[in-house]
Amino acid sequence: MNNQNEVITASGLEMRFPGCDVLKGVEMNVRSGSVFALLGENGAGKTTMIRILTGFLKPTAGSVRVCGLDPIRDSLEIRRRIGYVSDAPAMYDWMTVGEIGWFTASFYSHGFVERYRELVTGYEIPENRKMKVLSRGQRAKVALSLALAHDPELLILDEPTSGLDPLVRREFLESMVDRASAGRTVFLSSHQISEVERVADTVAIMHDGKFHLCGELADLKDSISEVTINLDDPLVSLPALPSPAIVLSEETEGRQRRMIARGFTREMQDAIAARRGVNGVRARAASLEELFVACTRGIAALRPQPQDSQAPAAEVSELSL
Ligand SMILES: Nc1ncnc2c1ncn2[C@@H]1O[C@H](COP(=O)(O)OP(=O)(O)OP(=O)(O)O)[C@@H](O)[C@H]1O
Repeated sequence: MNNQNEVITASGLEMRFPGCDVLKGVEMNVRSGSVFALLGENGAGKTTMIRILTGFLKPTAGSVRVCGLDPIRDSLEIRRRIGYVSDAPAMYDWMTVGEIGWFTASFYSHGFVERYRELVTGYEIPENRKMKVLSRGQRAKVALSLALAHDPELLILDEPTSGLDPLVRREFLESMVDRASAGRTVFLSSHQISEVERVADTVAIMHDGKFHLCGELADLKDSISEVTINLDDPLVSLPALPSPAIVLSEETEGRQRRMIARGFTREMQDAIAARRGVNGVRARAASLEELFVACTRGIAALRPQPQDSQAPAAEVSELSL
């Protein structure tokens, strides 16, 4: 059932290429009026996901709805209603900046050209300049202007800030937050964790074809801690965390054991601190970068927790908030 507050819904989404299973059952709901950031390492499947949402790629299995429409069957209507900037926008190089605006306007309703001209002027790009002579950053700005000029209800951006200088980057990201406050939805993929942390309210971390963590950024940050335990001896064994707490990643370096854990409480901290061989326990909220590392690199380093037979390591990779 499609919830009216959800601009994108995906269920059991799979994408298999010959010799490469990219998506292995993705579940996703993107709320209207949010800035949703998809994070993942190179090759995680972010562009593949975006190509499915925009109707350029048919998934192998599963269902997906964008603005209540089917991206394959209703691809024209979806492209009219959303704005999309790919990670390598293809544009007609023989046209000028102004001409490409006029050309694109023919697909949209009245007012497109005026808004487009305002945007490129704001970015200080001369309208009579040929596309082929623009710098990478200027091309990115033209692509953004084309995607924004019809004020789409959903803006989908693949690596939106690559090629933009720091000032423009900052203004652009702030404008995404403003769009969300005005009830528009922004879905973006990124490697720039610090930027995502500043603008996104919902984050999904993709790894091995699935979303390992997906939720409101504030909730993720509240529920996930970095815990540092000082030990007398690196071999001191500690009990598994009681359910529903779960360790996302753990490492021991010298006499210090460090873990990223979900649902770690003050009581757990006190119980560990009281154990023989433990010299102190510190816990603090984990940063988004630490969450990202725990979900991508750290999962491989996850140790099995012998006393918690209900939560074997393999299940940790299915986390969803
Ligand atoms: N048409 C295709 N045929 C075969 N494999 C493909 C195809 N398209 C993508 N892939 C593979 O799917 C995987 C995911 O690619 P994708 O471009 O979605 O990753 P990404 O997360 O966007 O990466 P990056 O951050 O580097 O842009 C890669 O291993 C890629 O080689």
